[in-house]
Amino acid sequence: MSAALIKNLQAWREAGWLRRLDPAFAAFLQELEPGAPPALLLAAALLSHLEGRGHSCLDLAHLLQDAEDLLSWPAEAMTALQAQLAELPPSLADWLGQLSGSALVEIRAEREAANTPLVLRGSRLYLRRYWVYEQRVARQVLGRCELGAEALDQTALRQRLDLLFPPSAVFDWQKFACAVALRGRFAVITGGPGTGKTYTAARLLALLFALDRRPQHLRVGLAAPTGKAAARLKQSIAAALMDIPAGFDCGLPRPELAQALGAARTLHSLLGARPDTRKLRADAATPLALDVLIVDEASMIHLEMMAGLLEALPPTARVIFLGDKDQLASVEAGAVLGDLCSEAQAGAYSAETAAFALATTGRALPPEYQLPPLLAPKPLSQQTVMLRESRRFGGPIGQLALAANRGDGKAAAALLKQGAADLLWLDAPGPPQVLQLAERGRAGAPGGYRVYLELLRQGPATPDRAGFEAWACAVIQAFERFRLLCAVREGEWGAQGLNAAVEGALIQQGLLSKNGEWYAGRPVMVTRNDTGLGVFNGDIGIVLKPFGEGGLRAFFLDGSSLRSVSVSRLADVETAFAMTVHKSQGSEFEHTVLVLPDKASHVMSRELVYTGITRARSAFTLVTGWAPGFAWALGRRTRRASGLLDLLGG
Ligand SMILES: Nc1ncnc2c1ncn2[C@@H]1O[C@H](COP(=O)(O)OP(=O)(O)OP(=O)(O)O)[C@@H](O)[C@H]1O
Repeated sequence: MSAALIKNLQAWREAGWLRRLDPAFAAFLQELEPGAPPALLLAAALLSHLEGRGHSCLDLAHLLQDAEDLLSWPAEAMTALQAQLAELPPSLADWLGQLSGSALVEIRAEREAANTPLVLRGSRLYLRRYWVYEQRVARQVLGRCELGAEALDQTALRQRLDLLFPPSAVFDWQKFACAVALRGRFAVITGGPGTGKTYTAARLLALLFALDRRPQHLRVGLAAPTGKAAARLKQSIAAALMDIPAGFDCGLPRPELAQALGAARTLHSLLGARPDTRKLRADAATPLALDVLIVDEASMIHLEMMAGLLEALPPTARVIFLGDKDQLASVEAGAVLGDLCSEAQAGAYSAETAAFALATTGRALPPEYQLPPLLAPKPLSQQTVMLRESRRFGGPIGQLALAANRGDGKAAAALLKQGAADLLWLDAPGPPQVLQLAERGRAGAPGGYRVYLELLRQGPATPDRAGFEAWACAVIQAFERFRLLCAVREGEWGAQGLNAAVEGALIQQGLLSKNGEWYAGRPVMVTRNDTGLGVFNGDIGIVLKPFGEGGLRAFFLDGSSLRSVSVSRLADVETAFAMTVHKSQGSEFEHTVLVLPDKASHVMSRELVYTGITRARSAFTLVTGWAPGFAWALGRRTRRASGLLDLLGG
């Protein structure tokens, strides 16, 4: 029966329902244990498949109760799976019994050094690696939360907080977030776009310097998962620091303070990730030389990275995560920020936290955010604050983002169709409509790639290096104002198909000329970190002929600083007229076009649509090849299986 099962798994791979790795993993386990029960082999293949879709584990109870909900496979695949399941034990207890009897599965020992490939906890089956990461993250988070309040002079803190956040009639969540981050070694500040996460982090930094006895020695790091997000964090923090009232004594002169923060780095570069190994240069034995670390865009941090990051921080260091819990999780396994923020909306604060809020902010925490007296407060929830008021996103895009985040497809569609210039719903029978939009944009909204291509054609205003650099910056900035985002990667509605089609259309219009893979004006996105070259996954640049001699180079803009890399050295890049929503995280564009395909796909979800919408600064266009797809996507929440929530609940 096992041989027949492996054969079936291979057929499912050929049909495109599984990856090559998935049946190979099941076959490998069968080689290790020829008598392994078929239920175990099927579970292993599905576990491997789900890991590729971002789950940390396979919940066998979910599989047996509602496989369709778990997998969202096409009908034909579901029929095949159900037929296979019908040949296996019907009850969860039997599955657990069979799996527990295998030497491939560890069920009890808490030892991380055991070497079974699989770990079973309750009804959750893990690849060992992910089980270990969850344990590490939970241990670190709880340990850091429980370090608790150091000797904090609440009166001194209150005085300073009042200077930074003038007393207001309502409870000030930003002020509270600063106080919470100051009382512990771990804090999460979550909130939608423009709710003032960076503004709060900058004031928190000012407070940390102000309250430190030796501010000149305070070692602060800024980091984010991508280069672009890191550059944006640095810029926003620098701007927000300038905004701090001149009378506030930060302990250091402002320019020195900005200098003390140094550059913002990608997490990969901060931790010393290397392409050929999973091992990070920074770890518990060689920790980061930091007292404070602020990490932005935390929704993009995957489980493995989070485990590595927390372990590389000295136990005494303070870490503050900023991010939007409702955005898409990382491409890799885990939904760590979502798990960390499970009670952020509700608050779930203890009486002790409420007393702390009153003492430090001067306002009582609204009672609806406090936990009823008989319930046990979770330590992590006491160190988590959600910012609730958007300062930038009041208009139609903000309303659309809120409706999408609630899953209200009707209200969201009505906003898109109401005729405001900022928003547009475009039904497209095929990609040609998208190509027209990509070239010319639309009335009432900035962009269309014609704008940057015309700048490209005009060339520098003056024939010197300064003229070239100003022009290169202007070309990149014009490109960055507009972007096509796709839900899927493959197919004519996906990023790959649209990239080729947009490129072809721009060539046909005489806006681009191409002879070979590399050409002036090609926008490229880096797909793999290369610390040697100084390029990181997600960096976007434009290929240009450099000033003076030499072949084509890709130019990247970090804030206001321009850097370039010879195209001959760039191995891992993709054309970037269209990119997936996943890859767009951490970026914003004046006009964002979200392209939904002409049929359902398991990647379409509320989080994907919300993330796409919140990439738009001033205009948003939805293009859909299948009109019901928008509401369908908003009705689907991404639920990634993980045991982290349970582990953090203690
Ligand atoms: N308390 C405040 N008073 C006045 N302006 C504020 C306040 N908080 C935030 N802002 C302003 O609102 C805007 C958005 O703030 P900020 O960039 O910090 O939000 P964010 O949550 O970090 O946004 P993003 O999601 O883009 O990272 C900024 O212009 C900031 O200066």
